[in-house]
Amino acid sequence: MNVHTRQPLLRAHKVSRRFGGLTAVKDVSVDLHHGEIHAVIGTNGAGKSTLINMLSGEIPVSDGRIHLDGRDITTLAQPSRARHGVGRSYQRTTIFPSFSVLENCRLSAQAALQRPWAFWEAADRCNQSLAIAREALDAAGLSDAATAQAGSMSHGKKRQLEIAMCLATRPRVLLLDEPLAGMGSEETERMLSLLEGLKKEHAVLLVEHDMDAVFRVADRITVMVNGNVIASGAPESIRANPDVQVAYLGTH
Ligand SMILES: Nc1ncnc2c1ncn2[C@@H]1O[C@H](COP(=O)(O)OP(=O)(O)OP(=O)(O)O)[C@@H](O)[C@H]1O
Repeated sequence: MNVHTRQPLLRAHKVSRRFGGLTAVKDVSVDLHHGEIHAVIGTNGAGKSTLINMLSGEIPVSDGRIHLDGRDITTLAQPSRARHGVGRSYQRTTIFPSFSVLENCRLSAQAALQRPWAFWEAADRCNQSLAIAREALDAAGLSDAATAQAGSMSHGKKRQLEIAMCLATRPRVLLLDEPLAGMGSEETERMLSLLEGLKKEHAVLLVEHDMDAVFRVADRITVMVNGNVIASGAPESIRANPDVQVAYLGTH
């Protein structure tokens, strides 16, 4: 059992999001702690991506507050949140296929370091972003593929590259949207051990449909149905929760 004495790194308190008449997310609270993977699971359309989009700042909340390290970031836009250490990966592929793996990472690092007004820093920033990119590739297990053309890699390696690109922005919080989608079993294993390693240095939110994987790596699981949280807790308690079994896990 995890007993948290420290405040969460990222905290969403009763966040809601309405799209016209539809409430996609309603009064959802989640805490992300350094050293933990917090998985958010739920059926299609439950509101998981909308929740991630609110945490990353891509869309504003309709209600509720979001705190990073105790500071209220609810009204900060995505680029600003990224600079404060909130990183995310996407369901869709965001890489430049004709560039090398290292170059893709370097561009992410450079964008995160960007201070357009400080033109005198340009050369220094270039060296710095290259060093950060190499570190990120190393952390994502892609050092050997640095010179490969990104578009020619397997689906699994491309997903690893997306994580590396996110790491190159030097986040403290990682918001990962379905990192296992479309992966074979070997690729899944590689990604799961990568996630286990990443949680040592980050607070991780994992939205994922692969239940076996979720129950293996998550320290905490929040279950959403129709925009609402129906349960949140340690994996054992979620597996045993009758409401979750009826609403979501089915025969599990
Ligand atoms: N920009 C939008 N405008 C209108 N409705 C939206 C918008 N984004 C999401 N929705 C609706 O909000 C609800 C939640 O969608 P969301 O994508 O967050 O679910 P999800 O749990 O991530 O689903 P999936 O597992 O299929 O990715 C859905 O009914 C969806 O149609």
